[in-house]
Amino acid sequence: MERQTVIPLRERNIILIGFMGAGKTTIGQLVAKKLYRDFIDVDAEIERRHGMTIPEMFAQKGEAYFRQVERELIVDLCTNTRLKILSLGGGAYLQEDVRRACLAHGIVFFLDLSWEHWKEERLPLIVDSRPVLKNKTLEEVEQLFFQRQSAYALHHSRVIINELEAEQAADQIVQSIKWTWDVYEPNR
Ligand SMILES: Nc1ncnc2c1ncn2[C@@H]1O[C@H](COP(=O)(O)OP(=O)(O)O)[C@@H](O)[C@H]1O
Ligand SMILES: O=C(O)C1=C[C@@H](OP(=O)(O)O)[C@@H](O)[C@H](O)C1
Ligand SMILES: [Mg+2]
Repeated sequence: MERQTVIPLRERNIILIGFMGAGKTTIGQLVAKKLYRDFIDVDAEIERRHGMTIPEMFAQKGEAYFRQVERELIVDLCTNTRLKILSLGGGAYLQEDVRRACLAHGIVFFLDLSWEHWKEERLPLIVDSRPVLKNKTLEEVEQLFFQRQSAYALHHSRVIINELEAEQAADQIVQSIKWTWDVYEPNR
């Protein structure tokens, strides 16, 4: 049987999940700075490794190819790295292998935002840069938003970010993670 090493909580990657535009990239960067850790944005890492933007990859290689690349990278990062802050793309966590790797090896924070807040405040900021939103009606996007919630429900911790600025959300995550470390690993 394969031996599984248990990673101490303090060394586990902190992984941010949630719908596109929730703030995973922005907040992940801030959390990394506050904890003096390296930050990896999975989308940016894919763009760097493949020499193309995510919209270009969707257009030239198709979504299925992007999903495979995304899955393999996340499973690799979860299995082979520690002490990182990882921000996932909003669709990554729909893949079971991704969920399993994140939950087994990392500490998963769900950035939770209501549909109303998202529609009013975030949609205008991201509508032109996310290929998944292309050619969809608002009703279709709303359906996608709610379809994805059952996957995001599988997390270790949740931050409701409706009224929070990115700095405040990052502070909450840092506070919560430090509390967890102190309670479960007080002598490390
Ligand atoms: N807490 C926040 N309040 C207001 N705007 C935010 C907040 N977090 C992120 N944003 C803005 O929302 C947009 C999407 O943020 P981003 O970090 O790229 O989200 P994601 O990585 O989840 O898609 C950006 O324009 C960013 O500046
Ligand atoms: O939700 C999705 O399917 C996607 C979200 C994007 O990341 P963000 O969640 O950081 O916007 C990016 O991975 C890609 O455009 C697909
Ligand atoms: Mg992002």
